[in-house]
Amino acid sequence: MVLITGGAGYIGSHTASCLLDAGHDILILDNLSNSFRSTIDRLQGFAKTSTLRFVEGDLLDRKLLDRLFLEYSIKAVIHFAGRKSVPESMQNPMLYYQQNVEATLNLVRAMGEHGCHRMVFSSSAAVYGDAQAVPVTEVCPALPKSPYGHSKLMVEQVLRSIASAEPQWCLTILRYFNPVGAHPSGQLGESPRYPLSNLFPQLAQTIAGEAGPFQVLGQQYASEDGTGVRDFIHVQDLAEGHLSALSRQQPGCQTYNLGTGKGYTVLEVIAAFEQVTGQPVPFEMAPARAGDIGCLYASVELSRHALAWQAHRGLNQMVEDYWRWWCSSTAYGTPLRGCS
Ligand SMILES: NC(=O)c1ccc[n+]([C@@H]2O[C@H](COP(=O)([O-])OP(=O)(O)OC[C@H]3O[C@@H](n4cnc5c(N)ncnc54)[C@H](O)[C@@H]3O)[C@@H](O)[C@H]2O)c1
Ligand SMILES: O=c1ccn([C@@H]2O[C@H](COP(=O)(O)OP(=O)(O)O[C@H]3O[C@H](CO)[C@@H](O)[C@H](O)[C@H]3O)[C@@H](O)[C@H]2O)c(=O)[nH]1
Repeated sequence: MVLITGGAGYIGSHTASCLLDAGHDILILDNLSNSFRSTIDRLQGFAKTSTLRFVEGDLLDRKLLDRLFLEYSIKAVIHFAGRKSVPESMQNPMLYYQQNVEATLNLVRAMGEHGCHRMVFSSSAAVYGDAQAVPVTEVCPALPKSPYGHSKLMVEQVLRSIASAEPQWCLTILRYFNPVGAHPSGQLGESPRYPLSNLFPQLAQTIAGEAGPFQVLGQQYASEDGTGVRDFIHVQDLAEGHLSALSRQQPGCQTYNLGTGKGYTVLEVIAAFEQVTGQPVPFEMAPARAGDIGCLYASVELSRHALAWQAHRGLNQMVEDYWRWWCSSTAYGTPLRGCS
């Protein structure tokens, strides 16, 4: 059985569906702080030949972790649970050290004590900060600009240190670039409780008439049009990357970028939304966001070779699947105005 922490969340639920499709039995631990029980119900539809168990609980609860490892035969853990907003971490750094670092220490302690030594960890491109060169490789210096990025790097360092001291550990660190999109079936997507400040949901809100003009945050970056550059990756490609990573784990601790290797500016993403939705996006220029990185996209050579995996869905597919989910989703209330 594979334990998936944060499996009711955005990336966790897509990965859970891939694991179920591939015949893995899974146990999801999630405190539903940023997700809903209805996602678990929908995931049950993917459990054809495999089983899905769900426990509502918190990684900060050490007794609960002990109980889970005693009760279930957990062979490996995919650890998604945590907080993920760069701007929120600038306002409340301690929340990030508690939810991302302390919670992971609890989990790793329980794993070690109960003889489970395999983990795939959700890290982030945010660990790179303003990379000296792009595409950024896994050996480039990690110089995070936000407490969120620091919290991810701290966990990475703990995992590397444990693996070098204790040879029984098989640890995989996946540095995600910018996950977007939704499951093509329309069954899964991003359904957060906290408001999202990311590019895709902000654009969708503007197009749906739920917010004013979209704000382009920063125009002085070193890109063709001066706006920020990111490596957007379809969440389904990302989920498939976890399956490859899990099946190719080795002793020690390995770190891989999961991206497409291609960067798009904010203005290019606006154009893709206009093309896919057929609606204009009113936007205005605004100051850069504190803690924001300028231009970042991944070198994907290492993950392609070592994981035998690569992303193959393009930007328009990401926008199409995201927009379909957005328009049908009731997680944000009733279906939104302006969707076509
Ligand atoms: N979405 C992104 O843009 C992105 C990019 C890079 C890395 N990541 C990382 O990937 C992971 C998953 O991201 P996501 O987008 O699916 O986020 P998400 O918020 O949708 O999912 C996280 C899940 O973890 C649960 N959770 C949070 N704290 C918990 C705790 N203490 N105990 C138990 N459950 C808890 C939440 O309820 C939620 O269901 C995070 O670690 C995030 O930092 C995300
Ligand atoms: O209203 C908005 C929101 C975003 N942006 C820009 O869009 C780009 C992408 O921003 P966003 O979608 O917020 O992503 P990131 O700040 O790159 O952070 C995301 O991507 C990281 C990995 O790169 C993850 O670790 C984080 O969890 C996740 O929030 C940046 O240039 C932003 O300045 C705007 O111009 N206007």
